[in-house]
Amino acid sequence: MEPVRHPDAPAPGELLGAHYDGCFGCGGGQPHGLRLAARAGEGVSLTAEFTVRPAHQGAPGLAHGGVLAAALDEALGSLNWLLGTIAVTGRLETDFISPVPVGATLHLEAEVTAVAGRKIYSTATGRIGGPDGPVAVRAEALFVEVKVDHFIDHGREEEIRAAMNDPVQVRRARAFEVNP
Ligand SMILES: CCCCCCCCCCCCCC(=O)SCCNC(=O)CCNC(=O)[C@H](O)C(C)(C)COP(=O)(O)OP(=O)(O)OC[C@H]1O[C@@H](n2cnc3c(N)ncnc32)[C@H](O)[C@@H]1OP(=O)(O)O
Repeated sequence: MEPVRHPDAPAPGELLGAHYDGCFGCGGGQPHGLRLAARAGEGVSLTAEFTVRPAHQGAPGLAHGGVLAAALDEALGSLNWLLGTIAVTGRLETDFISPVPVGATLHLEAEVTAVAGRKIYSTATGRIGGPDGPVAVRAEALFVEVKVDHFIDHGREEEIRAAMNDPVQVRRARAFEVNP
């Protein structure tokens, strides 16, 4: 099925903000985190940027592949804001096309291509040298829709309790749900 943009989704051009301050991909509370900033696009798409810092190296002066996969995963996961759904990565297939140096900004574009029941299919590319630069990485993903209980049941109690006692976090979690 064609993906449907949620009526309350942020308008094209709007920043999505972090879904959790402690998130390695988008939170401000992780010193070495990616701090990926995603902006809503048209339909169920978005753009995002991530600048590679020295803490993200694999080989000297180059981004670690797992970090690049994490950036793609975060951009793809952020699409769920636009669907009004909570979903987790079930499958992530990544192509590493060219090395990404420290200091480079990865310009990401992600979009949902199809939705089938709880399954959300999406694709993303990361370009370097500018938003129209060559594609350095790309990914195809399957996200699976879950209830908030997924996190409550599986997360460590300490962090779950803190998140549930934080009204900002509870509001962010609800923002994902079509029927909170
Ligand atoms: C207040 C508290 C805070 C709350 C914060 C909220 C906001 C936070 C947002 C945070 C976001 C953070 C994001 C992150 O950090 S995501 C972090 C990384 N991901 C995970 O931790 C997910 C771990 N995996 C699972 O939990 C389960 O396996 C899931 C939930 C994914 C599925 O297990 P479940 O038992 O539920 O479902 P099912 O097994 O019946 O599968 C359903 C369908 O999917 C198909 N399928 C599944 N896997 C694959 C695969 N690999 N390839 C191909 N297909 C696959 C499957 O065949 C089936 O298809 P069909 O038979 O129906 O056709």
